[in-house]
Amino acid sequence: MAGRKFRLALIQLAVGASKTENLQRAATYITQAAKNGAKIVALPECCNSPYGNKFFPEFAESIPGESTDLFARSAKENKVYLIAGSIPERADEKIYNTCTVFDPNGVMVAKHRKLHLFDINIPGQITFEESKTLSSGNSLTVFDMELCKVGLGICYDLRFPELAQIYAKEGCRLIVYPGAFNMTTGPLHWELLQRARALDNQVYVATVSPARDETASYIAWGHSMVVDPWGKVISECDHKEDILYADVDLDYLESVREQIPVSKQKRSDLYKVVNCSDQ
Ligand SMILES: NC(=O)CCC(=O)C(=O)O
Repeated sequence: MAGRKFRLALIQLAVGASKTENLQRAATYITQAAKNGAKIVALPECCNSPYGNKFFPEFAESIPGESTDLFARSAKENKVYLIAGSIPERADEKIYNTCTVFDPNGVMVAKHRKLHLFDINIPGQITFEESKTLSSGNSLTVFDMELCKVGLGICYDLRFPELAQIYAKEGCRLIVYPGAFNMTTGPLHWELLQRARALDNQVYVATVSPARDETASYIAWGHSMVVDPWGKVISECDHKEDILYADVDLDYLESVREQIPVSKQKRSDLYKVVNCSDQ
């Protein structure tokens, strides 16, 4: 693809009870996405395991391990940047919800542990406590691909605008959130949050969900999507397994920033969002 554009593919994977099958399906779709011109491919949250506290300890593995070995091979064979969704990671006698990223040589260039754990209680609808089994990460994660810096979050991280603001401030033009919203919050919040993050920060935002499985204990909303810096949804799928494509156009992003120059108009004499690890 010419100029300052590149193609992004999001794989809305049907994740089931077999880790081996989940990984094989992911590998097949990564190859298909690369054949269709994708330079960067992303998988969903919990791409090797069903989503749920009873599954995290059973499916957890170390990094490097079986899943990340396959991700590395797949990125290298297909010459893509691979944002490998997330997997339950076992480390330091804890379990994290972790996203790894591989460059087109198969080298791991980033590792993001979910920062904000999904602990919510909506009586009569959904109660979930990731903190029963998972620990949270402690650092923000950015990686550089040719043309573009990319910021990472995982699912519930999307609800925290400071994270996206810091990524934009650090030069990210694209923020990717592997995520699995649910049937209660998904219908109203999923798209709204992404459009808010994209519009506030004038960046591309992409979210990648697992496909919906009505028989699962946690039913994912699906609707993986890409939002442009104008706040417009430019690509979306429904709830079934699918690959979604979108072109990230950095010249378009710059034109939006020139037209409405909010980042230059911030009143940093009155307010600030800071990355505490810089202090
Ligand atoms: N896996 C998650 O973090 C789910 C987040 C979610 O559904 C939400 O409403 O937030």
